[in-house]
Amino acid sequence: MDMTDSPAVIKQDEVEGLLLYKDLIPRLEVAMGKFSKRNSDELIQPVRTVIPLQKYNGFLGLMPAYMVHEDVLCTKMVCFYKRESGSTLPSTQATVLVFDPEYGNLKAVINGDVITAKRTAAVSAISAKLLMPGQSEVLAILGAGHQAVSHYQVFTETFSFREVRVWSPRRETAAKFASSVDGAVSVCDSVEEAVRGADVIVTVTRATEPVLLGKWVKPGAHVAAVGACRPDWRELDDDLMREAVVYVDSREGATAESGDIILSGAEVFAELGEVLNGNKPAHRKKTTVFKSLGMGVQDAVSAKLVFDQWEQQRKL
Ligand SMILES: NC(=O)C1=CN([C@@H]2O[C@H](COP(=O)(O)OP(=O)(O)OC[C@H]3O[C@@H](n4cnc5c(N)ncnc54)[C@H](O)[C@@H]3O)[C@@H](O)[C@H]2O)C=CC1
Ligand SMILES: O=C([O-])C1=[NH+]CCC1
Repeated sequence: MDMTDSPAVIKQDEVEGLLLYKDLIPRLEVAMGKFSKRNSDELIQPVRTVIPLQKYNGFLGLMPAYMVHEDVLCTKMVCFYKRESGSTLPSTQATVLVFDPEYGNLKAVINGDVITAKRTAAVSAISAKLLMPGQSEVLAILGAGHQAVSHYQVFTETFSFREVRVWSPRRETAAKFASSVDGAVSVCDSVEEAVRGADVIVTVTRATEPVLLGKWVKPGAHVAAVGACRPDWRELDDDLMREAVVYVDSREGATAESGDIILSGAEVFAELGEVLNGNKPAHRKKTTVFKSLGMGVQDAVSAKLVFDQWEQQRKL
């Protein structure tokens, strides 16, 4: 592409076809490992800048990242909102801008919604691969929106669960989710019913108060906690946060943004990247929480995959 060309515009349905979990997961593992080395000759990714949109109960997150050897420079811009439980408006909307790092020109504008859905779910699947108990049979998903769908897809593609359960504050939302996916899903009337005896619990809700209580969680279970991305928002209670071994994507991100970590006073044991690098153990036999906040480098990896394939297809 010439640097005077207009940027490519890559739409949601194109991203959907180009971003596959089998390609994404190994690349995310490498990127998170690199991130945890904190070597600015390899990767630069600050904690996201967040601007409150008070009037609309929302936030704009700016998430730049530069991967030096891969020569990927990009930033995601994501708006996310505190929505009423019954609202049908999306919780997040995102766009990814890809730049030529040598000249600074904009190469692509990529719809960020599929990237956000898939990379977040893929990272949760990586956490489960490392931390869930051996012989995990039951998966519980709390929340039934966009992230629930992508998490269902990657978790059922990557692992073999005997049973999948879903809960949402409105039963009809959970029922709609269950009938929209390929495969059997039990719709539960309460969080307790959904998570009792579950080996893996994914929390993908808009909750701002705890919905998952430690007393319901089976000892040794793994929780991938994806919602509650503000310092005063919660999905998990203090009991769970204090009893579990807590893993995060980025220590700085978690310390700045996670209400579950900040307000419970829980200690962060490790970043997933440290486990992937072999520098921290994966406590599979203990109850574990992976607190996900999302990182710019995860979007950078995804945007590169999408853009490289998009360019290849254009040359054919
Ligand atoms: N960690 C990360 O990297 C990312 C985190 N997120 C967060 O993940 C969460 C889910 O995102 P989406 O699936 O896109 O949202 P969504 O709006 O599509 O779905 C959210 C679901 O949460 C449930 N819900 C709604 N209000 C609730 C309440 N008060 N208590 C409990 N459950 C409630 C409903 O089942 C609803 O369908 C959001 O909190 C979002 O901010 C989103 C993107 C990336
Ligand atoms: O990483 C991400 O895109 C987000 N994290 C929380 C809301 C959106």
